[in-house]
Amino acid sequence: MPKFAANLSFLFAEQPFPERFARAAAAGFAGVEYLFPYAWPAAEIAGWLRDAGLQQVLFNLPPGDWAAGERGIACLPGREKEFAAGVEQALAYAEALGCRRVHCLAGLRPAGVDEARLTATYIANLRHAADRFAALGASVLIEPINSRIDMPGYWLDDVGRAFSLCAAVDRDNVRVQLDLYHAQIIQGDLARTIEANLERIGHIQIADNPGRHEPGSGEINYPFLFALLDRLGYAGWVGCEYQPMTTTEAGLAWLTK
Ligand SMILES: O=C(O)C(=O)[C@@H](O)CO
Ligand SMILES: [Mg+2]
Repeated sequence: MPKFAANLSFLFAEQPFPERFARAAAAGFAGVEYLFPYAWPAAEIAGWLRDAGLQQVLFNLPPGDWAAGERGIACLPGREKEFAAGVEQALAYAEALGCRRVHCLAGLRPAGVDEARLTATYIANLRHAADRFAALGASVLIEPINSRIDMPGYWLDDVGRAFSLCAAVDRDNVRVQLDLYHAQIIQGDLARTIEANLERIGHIQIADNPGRHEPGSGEINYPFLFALLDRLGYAGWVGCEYQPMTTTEAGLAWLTK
């Protein structure tokens, strides 16, 4: 079986954030990920990780004004200075937390800006982030997210384009974060997509479809895909980014099966 990380923005959400670390460790997870660390001092989070014996696997770069509906700024012309400042903030957290992967949200498609300009801005910002994180030996990940159900208007909403943008950025430490829930909604054909692009996949996330609940609650054949990842020698993490149907612990039966 692959290595599973608990996404603390989704799992153990019955508890206040600081308490989720110990709950994840008690449930058998060795690693954790979550959307954003910035509301807490890095030293405090490092303490929660240390006390629980957990590895910090992933978090996101600052996304712009999340509360106002922004979902990243990497493709947005005119926001480059803010993007670069966010990279520096995330670098400090990654260093303090020993984290070697960050996800860079692309942003929502702005009205009236042509596609070539969005693509050029995105590639330039990603190169900047990749070069800064290379000093830490860390990877910058890009994730195709479905714009039909979960993130209407999201610019990077195509799996094939994520892999071709990853190639166009042309940095060894830029990889695709393949969230199999989003990929299933966007296009399906999950096994072939993994097999054809394995060397560009830096992280995997899971949830079943429909509903974004536990593996086994929907149409995706996760036992088949986990066996495929083992057979292909995938050495990365698999982040559990799903909404438990009842409680987190009750929903973890799929992990022990
Ligand atoms: O929504 C997802 O899927 C994610 O992985 C998030 O990091 C995007 O905000
Ligand atoms: Mg995801």
